[in-house]
Amino acid sequence: MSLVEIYDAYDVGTVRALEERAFDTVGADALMQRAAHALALAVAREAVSLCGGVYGSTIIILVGPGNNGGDALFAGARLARRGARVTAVRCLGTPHARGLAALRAAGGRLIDLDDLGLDPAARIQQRPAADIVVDGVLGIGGRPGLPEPVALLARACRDWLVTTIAVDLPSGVAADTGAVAGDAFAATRTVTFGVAKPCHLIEPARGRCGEIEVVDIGLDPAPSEDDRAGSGSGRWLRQVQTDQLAAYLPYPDAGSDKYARGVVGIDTGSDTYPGAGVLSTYGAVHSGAGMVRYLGADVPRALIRERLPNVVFSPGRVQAHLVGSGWGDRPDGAAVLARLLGDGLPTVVDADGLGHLPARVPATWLLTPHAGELARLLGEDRSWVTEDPVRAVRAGVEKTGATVLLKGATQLVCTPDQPWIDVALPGPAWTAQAGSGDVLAGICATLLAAGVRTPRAAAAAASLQAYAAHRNPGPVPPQRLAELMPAAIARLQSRRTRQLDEIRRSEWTG
Ligand SMILES: NC(=O)C1=CN([C@@H]2O[C@H](COP(=O)(O)OP(=O)(O)OC[C@H]3O[C@@H](n4cnc5c(N)ncnc54)[C@H](O)[C@@H]3O)[C@@H](O)[C@H]2O)[C@@H](O)CC1
Ligand SMILES: Nc1ncnc2c1ncn2[C@@H]1O[C@H](COP(=O)(O)OP(=O)(O)O)[C@@H](O)[C@H]1O
Ligand SMILES: [K+]
Repeated sequence: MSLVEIYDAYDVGTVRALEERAFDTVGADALMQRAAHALALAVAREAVSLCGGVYGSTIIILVGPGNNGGDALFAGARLARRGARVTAVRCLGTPHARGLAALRAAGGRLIDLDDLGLDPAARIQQRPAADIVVDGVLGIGGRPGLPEPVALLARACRDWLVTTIAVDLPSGVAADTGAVAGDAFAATRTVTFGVAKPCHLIEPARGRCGEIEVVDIGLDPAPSEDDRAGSGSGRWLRQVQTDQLAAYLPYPDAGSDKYARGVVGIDTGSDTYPGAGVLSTYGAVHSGAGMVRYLGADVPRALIRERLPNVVFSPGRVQAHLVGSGWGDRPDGAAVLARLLGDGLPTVVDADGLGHLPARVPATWLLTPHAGELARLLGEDRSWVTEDPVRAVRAGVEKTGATVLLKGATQLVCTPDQPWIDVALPGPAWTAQAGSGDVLAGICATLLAAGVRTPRAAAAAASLQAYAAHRNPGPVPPQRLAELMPAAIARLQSRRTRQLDEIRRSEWTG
């Protein structure tokens, strides 16, 4: 998976509001023609790379009953005019009339799904006979899931690794939540219009999109508060970019001392689970803390003393706390958190600490649950969290008052009084292993101790771990990944220096 550089994503209701406004100014037909043009270009590029050109390539256009199919049919007409052999397949309902007329006028034809000869009883389907399949079955008007005959075709395309270009989104995924409850297409590339939608940023739907291309068709890329409010859910997600990550990290300068860089106080791990104490301390030390004080249990203390001689074990001044990872069943957990609340310092509460939270905590506190922990905190099933992680992370903030980093394949950061949710850079699935979360909690605490605002620290920490993992692919254990963090930070610092040079140069010449 590549690190996609998309920025904002909005829910379907907001996108509809943007489209309504564009209808008034640009007109619906023009919008569809722009969408079809961009889609045809993307398919043509693929045809050039697969077949050496558009002329003579074989393209199947899968069409449903809505405008998504309309986009696909108009794109098919453009490709047919360039000499592609284009066959539209009616998958659901009645195809877009003008789109179909345009395709036929350009020499394309329409067949029924049944005519493809897929056999529901066959163990292995035949390969759909096309160089490229365009998925125009369902777009933002689609309900999640696919009726069985279409699902069969989606599976055949996936099993045969047929190059598939999704129009707007892979049919079958849930646009607003990123859930993939039933069958869905798995695209090589998704061409989406105007702005990205949540399914382009949230797993598992994100993984079905392939490369994502957001094309400008004349929608306002910045919805107003009214546009968002009108949608009911008003979901607004912002994907962290590598450049932003480079800008968010704190870098020391000649005037820095250990206090300027930040002192982290850590009480994690237990004699039963000492590893969590070691790993969270590794995370803090290797992400650039000025000093780390380990104030937890005896067994982890001894292990840390052996491995990290720079860690201090006496209480004293700290600028951020980290608690909870590997606590197990800790009888004084609630008392520890109540005492920290009185301190007024930014505090990371991870894992077992989440079971001891005071009723309300400030937004400078950062909770770092995975889906199961957030479900427990909210008194819901885990599936309630995974089927709609945006809803869940918002509920976590509402219930506690804290900033919440929901961990997992997609990592979301939500904080009170900020209308959008940050989406961290996605990491490789190798990061999904015991101990990754402990290291991440340590990185969060280091950024907080350096004075980075809580939501920004959370988004940057999760993105930094993903960035480091991307640069060191494979089954790298979490302690080793922590040790690779300094090289990743150095690279990001160079990137930041180049960014600032460029800004200065453009100010000079501008
Ligand atoms: N509105 C606009 O301004 C633009 C829209 N565009 C395209 O239009 C799409 C949205 O079009 P529509 O609103 O027509 O919606 P869709 O094309 O997604 O289709 C909705 C239709 O499919 C049916 N349907 C939904 N889920 C189903 C399911 N699971 N099984 C069977 N039938 C199902 C619905 O009953 C409805 O008739 C966008 O995704 C985009 O591709 C583009 O043309 C760009 C401009
Ligand atoms: N599918 C995935 N792809 C990439 N990273 C993942 C995935 N699932 C989990 N992660 C990473 O693994 C970490 C796991 O955290 P957590 O479950 O708390 O582990 P632990 O508590 O054992 O340390 C998350 O922070 C995230 O960075
Ligand atoms: K589609």
